[in-house]
Amino acid sequence: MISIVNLEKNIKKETVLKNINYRFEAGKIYGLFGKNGSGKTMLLRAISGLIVPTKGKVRIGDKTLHEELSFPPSCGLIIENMSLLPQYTGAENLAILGEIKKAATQQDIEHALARVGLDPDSKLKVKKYSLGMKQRLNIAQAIFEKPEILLLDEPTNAIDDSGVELVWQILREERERGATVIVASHQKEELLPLCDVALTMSNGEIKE
Ligand SMILES: Nc1ncnc2c1ncn2[C@@H]1O[C@H](COP(=O)(O)OP(=O)(O)OP(=O)(O)O)[C@@H](O)[C@H]1O
Repeated sequence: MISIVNLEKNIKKETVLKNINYRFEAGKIYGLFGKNGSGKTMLLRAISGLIVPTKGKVRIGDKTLHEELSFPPSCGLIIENMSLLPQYTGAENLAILGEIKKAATQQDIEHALARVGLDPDSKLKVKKYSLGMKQRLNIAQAIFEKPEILLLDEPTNAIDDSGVELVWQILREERERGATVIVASHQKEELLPLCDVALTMSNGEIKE
């Protein structure tokens, strides 16, 4: 479970997250909607430990980020400007990332690639991937270690219609597995039917 308590983030003179109090539960899909600049990415960054709050805290289970934990211990993430290793294949990218935690097997890697519609045996290096293929690989890297928390910022960016269906299916499966799934998206109409909870952000504030 993720608890956000009186969270505020100021960058320079701007308040980008404002007095956020919310609890995210396991086994649910949370849709995060709102205009450009409303704070969706910032909230995902705060939960992932990538920014330090100006006030308040984020608790992952019974531990507080930046006090007892630097990052959520079991968290898959897609956030803008992610980097993949261009000189390696998709499967090699996952294998290299997987070395850090050693939580995933070769079978987990192949399964994650297949789930996003990439060929696990492909010898194509990521530098030759299209934008949509890179995004599919980003999704595969977020899910391959079966994280308890999944934070996805615009996961369907650059993905074609058949791929988008795969993404929605993956969200359902991850929820079924018991993950807490938080998805920021502008595809509100398509995502809304999948969501257990729809949250709207406006000027750094959150509303259910
Ligand atoms: N690196 C940064 N430095 C300063 N301000 C930033 C930075 N990144 C974001 N902001 C500001 O934080 C606020 C929230 O931005 P955020 O990226 O969270 O919006 P968003 O809801 O994800 O928007 P989008 O729909 O465009 O992805 C905006 O006012 C933005 O200008």
